[in-house]
Amino acid sequence: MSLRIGEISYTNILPFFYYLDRDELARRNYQFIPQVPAQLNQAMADDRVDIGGISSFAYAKHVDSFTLLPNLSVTTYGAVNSIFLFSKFPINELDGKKVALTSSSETSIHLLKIILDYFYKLTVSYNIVKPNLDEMLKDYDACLLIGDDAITARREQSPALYTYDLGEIWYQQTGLPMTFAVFAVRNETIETLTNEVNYLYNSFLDSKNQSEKDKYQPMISDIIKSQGGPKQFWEMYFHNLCNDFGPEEHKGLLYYFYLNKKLNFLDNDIKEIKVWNPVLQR
Ligand SMILES: C=C(O[C@@H]1C=C(C(=O)O)C=C[C@H]1O)C(=O)O
Repeated sequence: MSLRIGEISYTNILPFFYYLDRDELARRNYQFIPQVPAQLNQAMADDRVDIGGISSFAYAKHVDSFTLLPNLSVTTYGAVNSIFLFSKFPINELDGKKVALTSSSETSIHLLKIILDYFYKLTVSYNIVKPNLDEMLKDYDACLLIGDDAITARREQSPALYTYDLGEIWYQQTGLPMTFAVFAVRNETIETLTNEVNYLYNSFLDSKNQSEKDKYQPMISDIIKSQGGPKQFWEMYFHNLCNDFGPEEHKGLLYYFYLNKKLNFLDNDIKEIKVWNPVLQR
């Protein structure tokens, strides 16, 4: 049996994938399924993906079916630089306005609702649409983009737009980190493919550690070749992202889950985050 791996098709997830030995993984029959987070969340819920990066919000919806992998995440303590609200109005003037939400996300769309509805006490109407800044702003007063869509839009946006970084607002309001993506595995997969999961977990961890050790340099050179952008931006971007998932990150995520429950975006109360106990291969 082979392991089906969800690979978020955004640059932010690269440290975990850059140094994977893809030939060896192919030889062992592992398959990669590259997609945006919302699609991977659904694929994992539908048993079309076994393991990989998903939106942290999607984990909350499926706490009883998924288990998290320790020390892997896409987290920020402050600005994230790839999750932006682009707005025709200052944020506190969005009351009664229409906001378009990217169809690629689950964590950030709920984070934006927490920010606007709960922190800013605004009444806003939301619609989920395809991520395209110009199209979104034809019909809406503001729009949320994430990942590479947000990075490109930020580079090309009109200076007339107000731009807000959701990681930064969350940190100002709570003093806590925000974990956007977690690594999850379906519970049945842990039972049936324990060794395969363990091997992949160690490979993700090695890739993350090697990326940090190399200060992301070979990876950044490749990113610039494929999608451009200034080297200083990418260096700042990866240095700002935290890829750990320990007690402090759990605390931030539990508070995010708590607010989602309070605002009825989630049905279940999540009191603790359980992570798998892998066998480290050293
Ligand atoms: C940091 C980011 O986090 C992403 C945001 C996600 C979401 O909003 O659901 C999911 C996975 C992450 O890759 C980003 O896209 O820029």
